[in-house]
Amino acid sequence: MATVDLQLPPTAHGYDIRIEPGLLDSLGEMVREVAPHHKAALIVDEAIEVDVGKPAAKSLQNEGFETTVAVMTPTEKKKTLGTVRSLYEVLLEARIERRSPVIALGGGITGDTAGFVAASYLRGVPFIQCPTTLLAMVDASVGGKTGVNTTHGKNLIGAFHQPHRVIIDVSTLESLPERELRCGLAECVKHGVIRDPGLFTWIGEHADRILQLDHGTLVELVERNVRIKAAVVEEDEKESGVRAHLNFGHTFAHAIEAASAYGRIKHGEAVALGMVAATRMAIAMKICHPSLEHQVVDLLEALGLPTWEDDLPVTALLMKVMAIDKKVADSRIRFVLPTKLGEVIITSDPTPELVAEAWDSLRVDPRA
Ligand SMILES: NC(=O)c1ccc[n+]([C@@H]2O[C@H](COP(=O)([O-])OP(=O)(O)OC[C@H]3O[C@@H](n4cnc5c(N)ncnc54)[C@H](O)[C@@H]3O)[C@@H](O)[C@H]2O)c1
Ligand SMILES: O=C(O)C(=O)C[C@@H](O)[C@H](O)[C@H](O)COP(=O)(O)O
Ligand SMILES: [Zn+2]
Repeated sequence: MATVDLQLPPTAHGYDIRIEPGLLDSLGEMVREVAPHHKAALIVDEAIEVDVGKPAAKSLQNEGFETTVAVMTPTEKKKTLGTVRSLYEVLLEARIERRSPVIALGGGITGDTAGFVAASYLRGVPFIQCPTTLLAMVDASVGGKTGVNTTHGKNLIGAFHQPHRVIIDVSTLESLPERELRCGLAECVKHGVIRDPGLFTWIGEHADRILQLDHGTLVELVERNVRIKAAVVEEDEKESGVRAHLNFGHTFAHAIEAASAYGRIKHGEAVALGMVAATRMAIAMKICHPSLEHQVVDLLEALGLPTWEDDLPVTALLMKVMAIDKKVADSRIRFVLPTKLGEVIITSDPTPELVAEAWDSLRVDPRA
């Protein structure tokens, strides 16, 4: 089994991230080790309720947890305080207590929403992440960001609430639609650009094995990404500095998602578009060699991710929504821009004209 330890300062707690196919068979045991109690709440993604949720609930029951199951529909439109409120009701009805673990089983939407429930219910209960999408395995389940969307923007309401353990069973990816698998690869490319040129190259070389769901390759992919994310979170848990590097591409991505009313463009796809726009902006500012654009575009295209989109909301709307980004400081948008493969900086230098140009460039097929 691959294990990554994430260590936090003494006031917070560290935790381990376990990666292996078949790990959910011993879910009950692994939850008991870090959050022993006689009750548990399992919040499960409706897509996997029967095939993964039911055996998971059984495993918890076999380990002595009186288990309450809540099923959620994971869409960005429903990643809201309304859903959080209905989950509180389920937990209250079941008399879930302060020491009862809340377990998220699903993709990033389920994890972010259930995590915010765990952060706020009774002022915070133990939380376990069991991600079942590639995106949640390599990114969303690690690091303690939890929260929900508003019409103003993505993840604007939330809390940092670190999980007690992250349990990654890569065999759950067998039922994941290929489009979702590709979305997860967008966050992997992000990790390569911000920290690890070797990973960037490795992803391109192993794309076929990844898409064929070769277990060994998947474990290596997840472990390499989780190591990068854990190292950044250990350095800056609450995003007062370098953690913002994990937001590369997201200033654009979140604006696309919110301005299009959380419609047809998925988070991973929006991140792919956002990374292209941010890279172009860095090149226009002459802080990065022009060849990086081709490297990023070529890899994203090879992975079947979008690098342009002719049906984006109008630029004026995207710019307006972008101004509500959480990284805004003193009313200035802060961008994460690459300086070379493996390195990024945070800057508020881009002029509105440069930002608008980057948006407009996304409407044009780079191959045309
Ligand atoms: N907290 C963080 O650090 C962090 C990091 C990255 C992304 N996010 C958030 O994560 C969300 C995106 O997560 P996502 O891409 O996992 O999306 P998601 O949760 O919507 O899952 C994608 C789709 O896959 C389905 N699904 C999940 N597991 C499945 C399986 N094993 N088999 C078949 N279908 C399955 C879901 O029902 C859903 O339709 C966004 O809201 C984003 O903001 C959070
Ligand atoms: O963990 C982080 O920090 C990230 O930025 C990871 C991102 O992939 C993720 O989408 C995150 O939710 C974005 O953070 P936000 O604070 O802008 O919501
Ligand atoms: Zn993301």
